[in-house]
Amino acid sequence: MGSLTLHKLPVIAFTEENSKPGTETWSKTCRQVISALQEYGCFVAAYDQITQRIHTGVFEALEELFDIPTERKVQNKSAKPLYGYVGQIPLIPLYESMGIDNANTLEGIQSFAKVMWPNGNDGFSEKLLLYTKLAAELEKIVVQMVFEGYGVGQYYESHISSANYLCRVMQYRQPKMQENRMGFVSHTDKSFMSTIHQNQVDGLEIKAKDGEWFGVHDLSPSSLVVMAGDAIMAWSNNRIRSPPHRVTMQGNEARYSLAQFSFIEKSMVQTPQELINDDNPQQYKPFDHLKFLEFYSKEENRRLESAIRTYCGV
Ligand SMILES: O=C(O)CCC(=O)C(=O)O
Ligand SMILES: [Fe+2]
Repeated sequence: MGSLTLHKLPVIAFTEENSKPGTETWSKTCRQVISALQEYGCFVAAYDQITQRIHTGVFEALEELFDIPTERKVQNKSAKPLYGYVGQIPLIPLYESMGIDNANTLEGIQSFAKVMWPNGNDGFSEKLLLYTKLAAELEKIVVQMVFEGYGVGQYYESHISSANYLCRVMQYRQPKMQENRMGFVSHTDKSFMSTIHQNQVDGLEIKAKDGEWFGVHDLSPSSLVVMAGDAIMAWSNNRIRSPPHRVTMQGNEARYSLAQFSFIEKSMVQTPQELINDDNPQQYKPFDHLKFLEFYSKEENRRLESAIRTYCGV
């Protein structure tokens, strides 16, 4: 399609050593994280805690889940906006997904599993939880690096204790002959941060600052794409960008992925005063993250150029 492959996401390794705050390798990783989030709004984390066994287990669990009849899958509902089942949408015919609230806890996964399998499904819950807990841990490491890197580490603990994790599990079915390969339309995430993990089928594409779209490839079983959402963009006073991204199916198999989103549910999202000055005047008013999601969930707000700017931009 004539696209030049000028762009490639940075790959950052997360090991036991560089994940410990205060060490030299930690500070170095911190700088890499901030530079990637400022440039691309995302990067590939090579996270050795996600083993081949965890990776295989989680996708076995997803295949079993998506095999359930649609009548049952649509029972995945939530009082929160955009937390439940999405599928059977003519505009995105390949796409189907469900949301697991409190995804990094056994209770969260079990209450989701109970709707899908009335007697529960311990195998499913165990396989999923191994992954979701680690994805949340990685998100926390990255968020701490961002806070410390911007010199506002004092706000990290209260921030992270307000975070909740929604894991959306997704299936993109294989396109039929001649069918459009579009899996999901361009959007920015409404989360604070997202961590994305996929089976062996590529499809994620990112829009770079220069407007060029490029694909994310060469992901290993322990790779996650860590992506900034609109909330961290606002928090950082536009230092970090939340990148437009979409899914275009590659290959001829179903693609499965998990996008785990952090939402700040127990306090307001607010730019630290330290990140506001004459050169960087305040760009966003403090906002309630779930109310922002509710705003975005309304049909008339879905196609705004920047929902966050319209919602709470100064
Ligand atoms: O499936 C993917 O890789 C990305 C999905 C996504 O962008 C989303 O759910 O927000
Ligand atoms: Fe997304």
